[in-house]
Amino acid sequence: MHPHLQPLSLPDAEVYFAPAFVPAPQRDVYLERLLQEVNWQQESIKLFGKLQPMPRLTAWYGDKGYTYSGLENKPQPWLPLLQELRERVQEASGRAYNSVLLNLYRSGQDSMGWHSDNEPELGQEPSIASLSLGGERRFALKHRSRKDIAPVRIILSHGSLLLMQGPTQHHWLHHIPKTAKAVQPRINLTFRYVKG
Ligand SMILES: O=C(O)CCC(=O)C(=O)O
Ligand SMILES: [Fe+2]
Repeated sequence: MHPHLQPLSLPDAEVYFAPAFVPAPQRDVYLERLLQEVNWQQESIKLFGKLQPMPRLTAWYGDKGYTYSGLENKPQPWLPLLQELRERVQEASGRAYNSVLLNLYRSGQDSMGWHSDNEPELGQEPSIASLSLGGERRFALKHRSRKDIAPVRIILSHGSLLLMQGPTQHHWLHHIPKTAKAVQPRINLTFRYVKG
């Protein structure tokens, strides 16, 4: 494991965080290139029976199809830049990933609701490596059943890597809340291994 990946002490979870995994100025180059090169899409989700635009743009690259938020995702073939990032992240975690979901939070009004990444295609104890570039956003984790454990907040800084594995998805939910602060656009890449 990468020496900068520090374990967080959370019960029923295995979470590591490296606030400056991709150093300056390289992280700025990655951010600009991803904004340009990724085929960003505005997808919709069904909320209370109504189709609504997702509060962020998304893109899905990888080797295999996968259902996410009830949507059938057809992956696009890897871009060289995404391959490069995948290799860096795999080297750090010691795990293999065959897919990446990208999220673009255009402003503080873009967000992601409480969820866990527990789709059956990800297997029992998935390793999910989450790379953040651009504007800093708050990320929170909350335990599904233990109300005595306070939610945990992490500032996902530009160039940071968050690794969630072991029983984390089973016991904890996570989200990215909206913020009223003026924030720069943020890109998040979550590398996953989809079984097929
Ligand atoms: O933007 C983030 O940091 C969270 C992304 C996430 O949880 C997901 O894509 O499943
Ligand atoms: Fe997630």
